[in-house]
Amino acid sequence: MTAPDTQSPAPADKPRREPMFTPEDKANIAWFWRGYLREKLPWLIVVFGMVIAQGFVYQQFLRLTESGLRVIFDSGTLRDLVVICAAVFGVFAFRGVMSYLIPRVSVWIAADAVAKLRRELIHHLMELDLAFFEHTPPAAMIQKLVGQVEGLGNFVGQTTVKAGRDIATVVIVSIYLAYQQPLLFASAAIVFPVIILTMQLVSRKVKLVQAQTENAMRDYISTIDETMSGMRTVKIAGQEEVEEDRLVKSTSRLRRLTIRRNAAQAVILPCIDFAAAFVYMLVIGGGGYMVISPAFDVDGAAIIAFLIGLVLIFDPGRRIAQFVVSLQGALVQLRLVRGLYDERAGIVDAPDAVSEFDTGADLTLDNVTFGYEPDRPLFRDLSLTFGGGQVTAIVGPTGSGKTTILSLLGRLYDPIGGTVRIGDIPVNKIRISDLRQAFSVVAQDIVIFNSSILDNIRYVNPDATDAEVRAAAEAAELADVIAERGDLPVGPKGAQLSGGQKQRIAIARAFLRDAPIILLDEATSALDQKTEDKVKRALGRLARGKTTIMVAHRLSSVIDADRIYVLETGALVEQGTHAELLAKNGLYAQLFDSQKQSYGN
Ligand SMILES: Nc1ncnc2c1ncn2[C@@H]1O[C@H](COP(=O)(O)OP(=O)(O)OP(=O)(O)O)[C@@H](O)[C@H]1O
Repeated sequence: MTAPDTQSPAPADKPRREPMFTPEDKANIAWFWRGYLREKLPWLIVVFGMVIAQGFVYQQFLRLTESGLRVIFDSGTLRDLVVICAAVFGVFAFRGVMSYLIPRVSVWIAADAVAKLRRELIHHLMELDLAFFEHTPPAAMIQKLVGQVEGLGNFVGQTTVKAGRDIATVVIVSIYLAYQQPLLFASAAIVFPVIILTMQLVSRKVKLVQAQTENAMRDYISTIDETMSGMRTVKIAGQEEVEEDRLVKSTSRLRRLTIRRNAAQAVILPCIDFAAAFVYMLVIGGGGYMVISPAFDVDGAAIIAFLIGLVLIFDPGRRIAQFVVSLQGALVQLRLVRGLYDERAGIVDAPDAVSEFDTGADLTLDNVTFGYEPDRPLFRDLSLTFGGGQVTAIVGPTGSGKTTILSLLGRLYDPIGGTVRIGDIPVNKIRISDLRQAFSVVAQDIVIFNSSILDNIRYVNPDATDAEVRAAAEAAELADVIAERGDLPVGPKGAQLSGGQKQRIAIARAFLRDAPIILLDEATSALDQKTEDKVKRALGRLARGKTTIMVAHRLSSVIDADRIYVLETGALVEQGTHAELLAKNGLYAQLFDSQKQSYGN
C-alpha cells in the first residue's frame, strides 16, 4: 500500500559525475518531444526556417559591411554607399519582423504543450490510488503542476528558440568567416575546447544545485501550506514564532541555493570574455600582420569585417553558453515532472469488470488480510457480513480499524488477502466508478470548498435541481444556516463554518446522493443532542430499505442497529444486537457502561 516517497531526496542530491546529457536526460527529451511537440512539427519547421533566416542576417550584414568599407577606402561612389546602407537597413528590418513572428509562433507551440502536459498530469493524478496522496505532500504536486511545468514551457517557448536563433547566427557567421579567412578562423577556434570544458563543469554543478533547489522549493511550499491551513492551532498554541522560524529557514535555504547556482554560472561569462579578448588580440595582431605583410593578399576591410564578425559571434555565444547551463535546470524539471508517470495506480478496473451488480445484496469481507504497510497487517483473516437492507454498526476503541473497513468496501484500498464482495461479486470485479456510485458516504474528513453551502451540497450531484439541493439541506437541518448565510462562500476549506455545520453539509450530500448503500463514519459526532436527534430521524428515513453501515463511538447511536460488530486492534471480538452484546458482558458492555456513566445516558 505504500506509494514511493517523493519526499526522499532526488537522486541528484548526491554529487555524481555524469555527462552533460545522461541517457535518462535523452530519454526524457525524447518523451517530451514525442508527447508534446512532435504534433506541431510543421509549425516547428516554420520556426526553424525563420530562425535560420535570422541567422543569415548577420552574415549578410558582414558581407555588406565589407563591401561598404571597400566603397569608403577605395573611394567608391555615393550611390554605392546609399545602396549598401539601404540593404543593411533592409536585412535588419527583416530580422525585426522575424523577431516578432518567431516568439508568437513558438510561445503558442509551448503554451499548447504545457496545457496538454498539465491536462495529462492532472488526469494521471486523478487515477492514482488514495495511498499515493497519503504519502505525497500536496506541495510536491503543486510544484509540478505550477512551477515545473511552467518552467518547461518557458524554456521550450522562449529560451530554446532564442538559443536556436543564436546558434544559427553563430554557425552561419562562423562558416562565412571560416570561408573568408580560413587561417585566422582556425587560429581563433583554439578557444572552443576551453569554453566547452568550462561549460561541462558548470553544467554538472548547476544540475546538482537545481535538484536541491527544487527540493527546497517543495519544502518551502509544504511549510506554507501546513502553516496556513493550521493557523487556528498555530494561534491558539502561540506558535507563530516557531512557524515564522520554519518559514524563514526554508527561505534562507532557497537563498543559499540561488547564490550557489549563480556562483557556478558566474564562471561562464568571464570565460567567454577571456576567450574573446584572446581571439581579438590574435586577430588584430595576426590580421594586422597579414595586411602589412606582402606574403598575404588580405586588405584592411577584410580584417575589420572579420573582427566585426567575431563580435557578432561572441555576443550570441555568451547567450548560448547561458542557455546550455539553464538547459541543465530544465532537464532536472523535466525529470521531476516525468517522474510522476512512474507512479502507477494499483486500484484499477479489471479487464472483465462488470457494471451491473445487486446493490441491495449483502456486503461481505471474507478472510480479509490488510495493512497500510504490507508487513504490518491490521486485519488478519477478518470475516464480516453486512446484511443487505439492514443497519450494521461497527464499534470499538480508536484505531481498531473501523474506518478502514469502510475504505475496503469502497475499494479505496485492496486487501492483501481474502475477498471483499457485494453479493457474489468481488468488488475488484466491478467497475470502480459504478461501485462507488452505489455509496453515499459521510466520512470523518469532510472536504468543503470555498463556495456557498448549497453549492457544497450539490458537489456530489451537479445535475440536481435547486429544489432537490434545498430538500437535502433541510433534511440535514441546514435550512437555518443557509437562510442566515445566503450564497456567501464558506471560506477556504470551510473555515467560516463550525464543525457541526460541516458535518451537516456531509450529511446533506448523503441525502442528495441517495445511493443504495450508506456509510456513516462518526456522521453525527459533532452535533448537539437536539440536532443529532433530528438528523438521526432524517437519516433513519433515508436509510429505510437501504444497506447502512455506521461507525460510531457514541454507543447510544447504534443501539437500534440490526447487528453490531465490536473490533479491537483489527480483530473482531464480539458481534450481535445491542441486547445480546450487553448480555455477553464483554468489551461492548464495558464500553457502554463507561459511556453511560460519563454521558448519563
Ligand atoms: N492512511 C493510512 N495510512 C497508514 N496507516 C493508517 C492510515 N489510516 C489509518 N491508519 C492506521 O490504521 C489503524 C486503523 O485506523 P482506522 O482509521 O481504521 O481506525 P478507527 O477504528 O476508525 O479509528 P478512530 O475511531 O480513531 O476513527 C490505525 O492504527 C491508524 O493509525
